[in-house]
Amino acid sequence: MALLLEAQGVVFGYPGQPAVLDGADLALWPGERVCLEGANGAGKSTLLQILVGLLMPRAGTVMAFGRERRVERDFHEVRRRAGLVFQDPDDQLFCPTVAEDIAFGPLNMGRSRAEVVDIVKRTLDELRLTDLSDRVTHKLSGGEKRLVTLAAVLAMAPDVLLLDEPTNALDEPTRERLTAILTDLPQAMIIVSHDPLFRRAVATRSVRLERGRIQPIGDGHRITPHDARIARQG
Ligand SMILES: Nc1ncnc2c1ncn2[C@@H]1O[C@H](COP(=O)(O)OP(=O)(O)OP(=O)(O)O)[C@@H](O)[C@H]1O
Repeated sequence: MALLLEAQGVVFGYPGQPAVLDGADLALWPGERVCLEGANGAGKSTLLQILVGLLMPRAGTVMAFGRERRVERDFHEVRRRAGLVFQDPDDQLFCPTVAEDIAFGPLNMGRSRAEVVDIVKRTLDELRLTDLSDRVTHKLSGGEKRLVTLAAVLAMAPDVLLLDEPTNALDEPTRERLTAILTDLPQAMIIVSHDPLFRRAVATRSVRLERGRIQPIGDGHRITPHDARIARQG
């Protein structure tokens, strides 16, 4: 089974600040939904950004889809195959309408107009968001924006998903809807979440970022091939 993403001993600090990540190890295997928790400011969003090359670590290694990734051009393919859903939907949605926001990614990837019309329709249908298609994006509610952001990322058919606090500001029915959507998706995912109920419903494994390092948590910790390999290495 092929490892999808892995941070190995990642060290990172913002300029002029102490290291926020200090030897962080996190791996994502096919079929996993790994929930990442940790205090505010622990470095969870930072770690997601490092995995897709939006930030470069001071030390350590990032592996993605079978290869080590070091420089910006190594990450072009990673960002195509790993869809990052940002913490703030307003960082990700910038087109006049919902349909245009969802079309943007596939058009940018070179898909034809006809294909994109089909992708937008199918993606909206699958997430039961068809009614929002012609709505003005910046006038959507916070919960609607979150679902549209997920749709915009899924329209690019990523192999893995990285979701940064996807249940933030969602009401109970919308959170349940998102839980059902995510557990039905075939993609492996890393989900940053402060929400214990959501984590319990969605995670196949949970980890915590603390003092710059990743610790396993909860009874739900499932032995992965990665853990088995580490155990074999003693
Ligand atoms: N662009 C930046 N420049 C300087 N410092 C930053 C920057 N982005 C984040 N930080 C700081 O780095 C630390 C880690 O931030 P990060 O957003 O990764 O934490 P987080 O665990 O995702 O937090 P939260 O749960 O509050 O979203 C915080 O102290 C934050 O203030």
